[in-house]
Amino acid sequence: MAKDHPSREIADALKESFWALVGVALFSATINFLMLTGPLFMLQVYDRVLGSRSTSTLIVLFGMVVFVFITMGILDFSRGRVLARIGAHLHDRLDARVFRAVLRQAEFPAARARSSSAQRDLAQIQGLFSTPAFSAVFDLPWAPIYLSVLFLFHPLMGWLAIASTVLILALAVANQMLTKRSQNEALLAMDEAEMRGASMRKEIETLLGLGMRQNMMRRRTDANERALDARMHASDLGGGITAITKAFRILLQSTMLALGAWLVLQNALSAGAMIAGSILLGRSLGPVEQTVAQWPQIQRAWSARKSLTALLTALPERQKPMDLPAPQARIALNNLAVVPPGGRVPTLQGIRLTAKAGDAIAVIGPSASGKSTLARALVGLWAPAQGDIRLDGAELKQYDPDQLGTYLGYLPQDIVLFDGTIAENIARFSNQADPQAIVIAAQAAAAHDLILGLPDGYDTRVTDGGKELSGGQRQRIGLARAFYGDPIILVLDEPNSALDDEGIHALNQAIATARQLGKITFVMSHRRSALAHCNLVLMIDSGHMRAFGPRDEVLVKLMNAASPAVEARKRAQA
Ligand SMILES: Nc1ncnc2c1ncn2[C@@H]1O[C@H](COP(=O)(O)OP(=O)(O)OP(=O)(O)O)[C@@H](O)[C@H]1O
Repeated sequence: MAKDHPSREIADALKESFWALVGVALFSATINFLMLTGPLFMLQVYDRVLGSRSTSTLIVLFGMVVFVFITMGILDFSRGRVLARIGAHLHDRLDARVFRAVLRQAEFPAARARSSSAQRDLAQIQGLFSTPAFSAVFDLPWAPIYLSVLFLFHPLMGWLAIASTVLILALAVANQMLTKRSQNEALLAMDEAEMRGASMRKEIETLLGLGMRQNMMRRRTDANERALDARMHASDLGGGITAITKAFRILLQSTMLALGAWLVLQNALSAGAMIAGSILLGRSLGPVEQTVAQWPQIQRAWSARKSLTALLTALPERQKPMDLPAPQARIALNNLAVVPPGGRVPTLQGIRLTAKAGDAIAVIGPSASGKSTLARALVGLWAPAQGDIRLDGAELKQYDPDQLGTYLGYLPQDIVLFDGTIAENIARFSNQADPQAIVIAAQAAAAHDLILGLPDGYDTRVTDGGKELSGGQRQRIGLARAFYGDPIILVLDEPNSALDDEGIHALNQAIATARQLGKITFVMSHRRSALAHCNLVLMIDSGHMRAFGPRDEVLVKLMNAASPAVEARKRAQA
């Protein structure tokens, strides 16, 4: 298989800020050039002002220094602002794309269980632009220029500065190597603790009801303690090396002063150059030190870039298919086999059927026979591993997924309502929701009266996935949501699992209405009551199609097939 080329989307988004980055580099060049003012001023004061004892020279020089430093301050401030905006632009350009990739990743059940770090990664890259770390990177190329000036003063001073830079870099590398593993361990354990905490908050009722709180607390605390231990380890090691670096740096500056003084005694240097040399050493080590201090952040942003690139490469933007005309209610499943995402074994295979406007198909079968798998395949969530599903002649993948969703009405087995009003939920949060269409959907789902009976009717707010409603209420509102927008195919996965007699009657009414309106309805169910208004039955068992056809024929066939087995069991019991 051809190897995917790594996504260039981050680099391309950054390229849009090319001229801003050039501006930052020019600002940095000017700032660093102006930084030479301090040592030069020192040199002039010692060698010129003190020698000539001229107050007016001092005043002129000082005036120039004040002007230069104010200019430098303004440039530095502007550079920070430009960099922050480059970061914000990058975030803005990639945010929606990254979130689409996160959502696609969540289509894989295994990935859904993990918390996605992609948005944190993007924020990490953006954050890098607003920290001193990024400015330090621009300042870094200037260190050799400061070093050259030191060489001009005296070669020994230049060599001492080079040795100092190498030593500081060596300490930084040692710090990095010693702490990297612990830092990674800490991050992983923190993620785990966070995930465990979040699932505990979400499922608090189960925890309390089953007396599991202490046990689950222990699991979360374990992960937290591991994170803390790893962080402490990294901080002990890193702290030690940072302290050594700091002491070493102060010692180096004094060493440079001592070297300068010795050179003055040898008549090889002026007193001004001695002081200026010490300041220049500080200046040349500054960006190196700052880069080293910010290194963890630079590194985090670098690995964030790597994992974001991996995500964007693995989940490229889907090409929008050509718009097809709205389909007619006609569906065909041709030798369909489905493998759950990330799985290897088909959980459904050899399904062949066709259905037309007004058909209602009851999909029956024991637990784990593949009914929900079929529901997911029918709404395009799980792609066929073999065969295909054709809606009005076109494979589901030939439709734009967002557009396809409007032709379909899906009632998943676990119904979740989103934060908002009941009306917004039924209208699928469309910003052009038509109140009349909402009421029509609710009436078709026989949920209108139920909704009117809620405290604020259609304006009743739900939070927490709709848990403030009863299971049956949620199911009927979910059904109204499936009916919204006049879909042509309805896929109702266990729509009656939480319904009472009145609810079941309402559901059957809804199926009858759907048939009259010319829709195709699939009803996955364990309960016989769901068969009442279906004209077709599909029986599946262990992922295989056992029977399909007109309801009464299939039921008779199933009863006949079951009776010899029943007789045999009766005989055995006798
Ligand atoms: N996300 C998944 N990844 C891997 N296997 C899965 C996944 N979802 C379901 N399965 C497997 O597919 C098989 C069929 O499951 P499915 O949920 O389709 O059955 P079902 O008939 O709807 O069951 P029930 O009536 O209990 O809801 C089961 O063996 C199940 O373990």
